[in-house]
Amino acid sequence: MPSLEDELFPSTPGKFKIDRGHNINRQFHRCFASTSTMFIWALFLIALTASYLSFQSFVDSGNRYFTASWGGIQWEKQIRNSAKTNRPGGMSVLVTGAAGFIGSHVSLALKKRGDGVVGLDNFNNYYDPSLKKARQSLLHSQAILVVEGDLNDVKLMAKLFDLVAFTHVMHLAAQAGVRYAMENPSSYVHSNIAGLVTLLETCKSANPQPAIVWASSSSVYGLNDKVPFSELDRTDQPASLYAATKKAGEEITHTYNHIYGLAITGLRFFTVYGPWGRPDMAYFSFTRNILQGKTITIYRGKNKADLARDFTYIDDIVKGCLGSLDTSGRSTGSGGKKRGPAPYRNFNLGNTTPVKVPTLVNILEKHLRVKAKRKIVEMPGNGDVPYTHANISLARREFGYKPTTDLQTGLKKFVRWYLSYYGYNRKDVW
Ligand SMILES: O=C(O)[C@H]1O[C@H](OP(=O)(O)OP(=O)(O)OC[C@H]2O[C@@H](n3ccc(=O)[nH]c3=O)[C@H](O)[C@@H]2O)[C@H](O)[C@@H](O)[C@H]1O
Repeated sequence: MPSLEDELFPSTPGKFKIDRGHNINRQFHRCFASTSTMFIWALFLIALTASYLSFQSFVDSGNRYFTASWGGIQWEKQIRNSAKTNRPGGMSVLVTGAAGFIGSHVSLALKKRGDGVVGLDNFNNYYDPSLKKARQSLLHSQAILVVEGDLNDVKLMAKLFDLVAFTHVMHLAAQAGVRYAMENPSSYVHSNIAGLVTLLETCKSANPQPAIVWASSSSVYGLNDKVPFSELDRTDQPASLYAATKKAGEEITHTYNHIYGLAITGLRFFTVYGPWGRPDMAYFSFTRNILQGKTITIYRGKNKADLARDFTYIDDIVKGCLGSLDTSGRSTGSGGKKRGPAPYRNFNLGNTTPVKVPTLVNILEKHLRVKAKRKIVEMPGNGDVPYTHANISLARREFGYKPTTDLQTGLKKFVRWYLSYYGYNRKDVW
């Protein structure tokens, strides 16, 4: 086995081996033999120390710059103003993922009814960040501040709770997308697991503790084939890493409810669509490709069975989110100590009418007045499930959840938004 010295000074096979110890000693004596050489060495050391110190101060100022992007007196004032309620008994809600699709809609609805809202979003580039910035501007026009920061930034999270006694957290920030999980698995762990835990740690220590409503997913039903999906059905067979992180989120939130008395509600959203939606989702990318004359790929299941989804319109989801916040109950702990049991709930929020994917394309063709170029392929084994269908009786009983928008109507509204947002002249399309 080579010695440490051999590793540090590897010998070259076939070459003459020097006596290192002897040689180094001789060099040392030669170097420090005269005072002038020692003086030069001292100067060298001083220069080295000075450059190290200036490098440190550069690094420090870099850090200050980083934190300054969310700090300062002015910023704190904006946070407090944004969190102010405007109705008796109003809530102060921290909405994570506020520049996202569902987050922006929920934030606007809360503000509209007089609740205080502070948004948080990391503006990552999973899809076009300019769409997120446009949603942020929309929220800003309604006096809602969206802080640019990551859930995993412990200091930022603590600061937000120092500034505002949030009554509720609407946690919608997540790495979404079922199929992208095969491309970038760690992004799911970063946001859906680590970020969730950081948020829960912050909430558990807050005084008062907020109640938490968060985005789980219909994908937790995975390979379950008992339809419609009820909250009592098994959720231990996820078909994708995305689904697995959402299922893990349900277990993680349960432990925080159990140990710290946090009131927790998980919402299993069923394929949410609508204006200001997510460009990675099928209805959105189909629209873009149909308008650009590009071929769309439609997946098909076993035995040539069409895939179907319980597509749910955004306004119905917003009502479900607000209903959940209103009935969330209170967290019982404070400063990390549980004082009694707190509510722990999970609800399906779907539309209850599954529609086949080719039918979705027919509806888009009708609204866009453009024929789609279709390519039908076997569903790749990438985490997709063939069918989703929500049983919503629990949410109906708890807070009167009742979806009212069918896919025809919802897609019409989406297409209208899409054309105006991306600057299509209707004449270009029709
Ligand atoms: O309910 C959820 O919990 C999830 O809903 C959504 O997932 P999905 O239901 O998979 O929606 P989406 O991608 O629009 O695909 C719709 C259909 O089109 C099919 N599909 C898709 C792409 C394509 O190119 N072709 C195709 O046929 C595809 O096979 C599927 O049958 C959210 O993205 C996810 O973040 C999560 O919230």
